Amino acid sequence: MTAPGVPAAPAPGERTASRPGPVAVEVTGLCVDLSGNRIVDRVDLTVHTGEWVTVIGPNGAGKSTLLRAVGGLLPATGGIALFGTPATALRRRDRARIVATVVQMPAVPPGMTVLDYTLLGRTPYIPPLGRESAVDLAAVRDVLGQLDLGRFADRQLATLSGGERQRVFLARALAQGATLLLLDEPTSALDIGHQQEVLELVDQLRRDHGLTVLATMHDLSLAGEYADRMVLLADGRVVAAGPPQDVLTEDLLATHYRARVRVIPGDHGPLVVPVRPTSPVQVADQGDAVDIPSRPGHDKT
Ligand SMILES: Nc1ncnc2c1ncn2[C@@H]1O[C@H](COP(=O)(O)OP(=O)(O)OP(=O)(O)O)[C@@H](O)[C@H]1O
Repeated sequence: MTAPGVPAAPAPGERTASRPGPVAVEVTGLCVDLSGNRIVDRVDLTVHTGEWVTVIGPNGAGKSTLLRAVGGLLPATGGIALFGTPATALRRRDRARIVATVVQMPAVPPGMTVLDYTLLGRTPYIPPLGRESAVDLAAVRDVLGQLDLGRFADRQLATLSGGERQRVFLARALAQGATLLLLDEPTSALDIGHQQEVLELVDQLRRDHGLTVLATMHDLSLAGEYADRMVLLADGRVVAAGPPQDVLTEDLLATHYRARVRVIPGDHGPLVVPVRPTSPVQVADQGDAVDIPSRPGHDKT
């Protein structure tokens, strides 16, 4: 799965931050304007080969837009280089062999089975007007098996549950055999067991095949457990970046999410625990602040 010229990933448990590999993604001064609004604002971001970087930030911060721009799905200004080559210089087919993007809500072609949808990931390897080969089919069946989806191969994608479908979207990306995986909220619809399974699988691919991962995630504890580094985005700008313990701090999360949390040390990264306020919360209501009193019998003060 490793592309030519891309060195092997670090050994299991080894954190890349201390000994970074060659640069996989170099984003410089990236701006994205949508409908006349600046959504991503002069973002600089470097991801090294074999590294896992997760972008976090409150709703509307610009995480998905940033990821889509890096994946070539949105026009942007500034620089994006993938494995040392400016993204604009890559032909579409070559880019598809390097980068696989899982967006939040991919379009699902009507009537398509899980097998056929996942086979779309093999498109960069199938000659124009050609058919998939036995190798393509084997790659797809392998990925479906790894994601516990083998029994769904002949089912119509539209009939799957939200979580099953989300795993199929990931399967298509993994079947692509790309070196760089861009994952926008890859576990948002998954139960806690499948969240762990999927993230462990991606991490294993990172370790064994040198996969580079750039993800967005809202579950901050999970994000901190898997990322080598994190980037906190707010209003389209990078407001903090570094190892999880530097980004997942109570102060930063209070400032940028307006969240009240406790951050406690975990085995693989900080764990972020929401803490219910003990006094009435102030909620902005069309410019006016209103007090929400505690429910009778639930007054913690
Ligand atoms: N096509 C568009 N035209 C105008 N504004 C857009 C467009 N697409 C996205 N936006 C706006 O850009 C901002 C950033 O959106 P984006 O989806 O990147 O945020 P996000 O950080 O991924 O949010 P979330 O956590 O809610 O998924 C939002 O305010 C959104 O409404």
